Amino acid sequence: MQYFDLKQFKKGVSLRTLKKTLRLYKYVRPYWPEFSVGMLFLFISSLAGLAFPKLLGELVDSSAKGHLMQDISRLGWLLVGVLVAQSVFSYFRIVLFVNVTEKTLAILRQTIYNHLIKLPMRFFVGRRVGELGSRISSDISMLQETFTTTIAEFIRQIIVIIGGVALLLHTSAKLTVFMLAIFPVVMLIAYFFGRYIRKFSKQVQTQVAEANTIVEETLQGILNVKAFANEFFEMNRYRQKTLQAASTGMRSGKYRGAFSSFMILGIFGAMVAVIWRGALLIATGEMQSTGELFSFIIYSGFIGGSVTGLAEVYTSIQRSMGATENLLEILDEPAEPITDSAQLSPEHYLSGQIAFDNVSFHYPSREDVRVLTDVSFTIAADQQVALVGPSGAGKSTIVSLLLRLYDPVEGAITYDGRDGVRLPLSALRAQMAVVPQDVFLFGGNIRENIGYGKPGSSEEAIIEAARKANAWEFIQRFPDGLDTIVGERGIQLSGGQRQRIAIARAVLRDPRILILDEATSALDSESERLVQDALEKLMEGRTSIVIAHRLSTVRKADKIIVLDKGQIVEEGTHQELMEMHGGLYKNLSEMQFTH
Ligand SMILES: Nc1ncnc2c1ncn2[C@@H]1O[C@H](COP(=O)(O)OP(=O)(O)OP(=O)(O)O)[C@@H](O)[C@H]1O
Repeated sequence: MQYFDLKQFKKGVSLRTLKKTLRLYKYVRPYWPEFSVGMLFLFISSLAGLAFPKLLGELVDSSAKGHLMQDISRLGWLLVGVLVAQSVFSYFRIVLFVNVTEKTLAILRQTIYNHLIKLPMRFFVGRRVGELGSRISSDISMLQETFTTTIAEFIRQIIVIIGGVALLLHTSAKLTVFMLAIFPVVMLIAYFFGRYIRKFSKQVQTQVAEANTIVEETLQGILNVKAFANEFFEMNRYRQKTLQAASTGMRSGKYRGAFSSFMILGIFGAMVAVIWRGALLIATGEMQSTGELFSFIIYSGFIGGSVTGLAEVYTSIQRSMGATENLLEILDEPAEPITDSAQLSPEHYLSGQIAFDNVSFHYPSREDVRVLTDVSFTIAADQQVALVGPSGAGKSTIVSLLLRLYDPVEGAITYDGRDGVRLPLSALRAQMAVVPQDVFLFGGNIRENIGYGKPGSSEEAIIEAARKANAWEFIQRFPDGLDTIVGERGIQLSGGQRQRIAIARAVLRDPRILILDEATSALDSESERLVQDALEKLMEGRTSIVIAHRLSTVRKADKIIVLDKGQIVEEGTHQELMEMHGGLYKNLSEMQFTH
């Protein structure tokens, strides 16, 4: 998927994009009654607005023709009445439209997020997630503007143009024809001019988004920026991006300025021509009164304003179509078939037996690089298996395949003899737990972070899990206990503490299959002992697969699988592998112990 396509943008409002955009209609449909009433109000207030110049013209005439004071007051009050009606209807129209928009956008936001979170891993790798997030939110605000203002403006302007022209024709067909002969030309030029300008605004948007990505990424990874003393490097990168956006913006500003001058000259020039012509018509008696010319001019002004407004509305509609298209593209990405894992049916219970059957794999983003070749192994239920091998051998990839974050390109992975592809994804993942290398803690408190293993767990269950994970002791020492805020906004836990929180999460989940990615960074020996002890308890009575970086920790494993360059090169217990002369495992382990 290409998330942003400039070429697409240049095409403008085509029938195809319009059709696509109409798919959004389904999100507005539930609020159709409110929307219709809003529309009705919009009609009424726009029509009331149209009556305004006519009444003004009559008011001008009535004084000129020496009407009675009473008549003049009647007209004056009528005008006030029209104004009041217009403002009341406008108020309710806006309130209704905003209500519909807010409700629609909430649903749309949820739909997109619900879909996004279900997308497969391959969607997220190779994409800057920060950029994705900010683009989605800016696309949605674009739609917000469209629903609340743009659509209403569009309709109001159309009413003003059609109604205004009809009224003008009624006053003086000759003058109207004269005016209309000038206007379409101006409109047409404005249309093409506007289209050209839009190219720039999209470019600016993209460049600003790129600059924002730098901010987001560097703030998220501020530790790295500081550790590498790269502040100046980042400042420079950001400066370049913002300057680039500014220079495109300024270039676009020149065109926009020219556009606006053109509109002033075009529209007001046309108006001067009309007044000129109108004055001549009055002189020859073809037009009745100054009042008529007066309202004619105001109508022409209204129409002129609406024509200019229409060009703006057009830009805005086009932009929101681009936004809609981007959003729909996300919705069109096929999601993983994820169901609520809380409802696990007994037929999907796993005993924990796993087999890789001639599995070959390459990542979707790098089809030319084969990461696993013909990998076959079996793991019996409740066995403890260690994956070892040099960096880049494919250990983490095996784990990703086990979790079905990706599917094998060739071969199959079976769980209890059943092909993983046939098992419901959520049922499979619900019975696994991962204790990762870099433990990610959410911004909430410790309770929430442990509870993530099994949402809805009781306080007792969480405490029990923390105890088993050897974490309760340090949690208790915090003044706020389980309520201690951790992660970005809270206290920073040590590596060993984070690991134990992750273990507690896994204990709570009580999975059939446990996956441990051993931390590469060495913990101090006390932490190490606590973590190791907790892990051993956790591994009991379930299938466990450990990605081992330190070979000292895998001696007790039932089976050690040694990988190299995506292939299994050795397999056996520690004892068996140590007896293989010139074997990779023996080599690796001798290297580690002599250092
Ligand atoms: N998302 C990805 N897209 C493309 N290639 C990837 C991706 N993840 C890993 N690779 C590549 O796949 C190969 C195996 O990587 P993997 O992470 O499985 O190795 P590993 O044995 O776990 O290494 P380490 O011990 O360093 O974690 C590497 O060459 C790596 O560059």
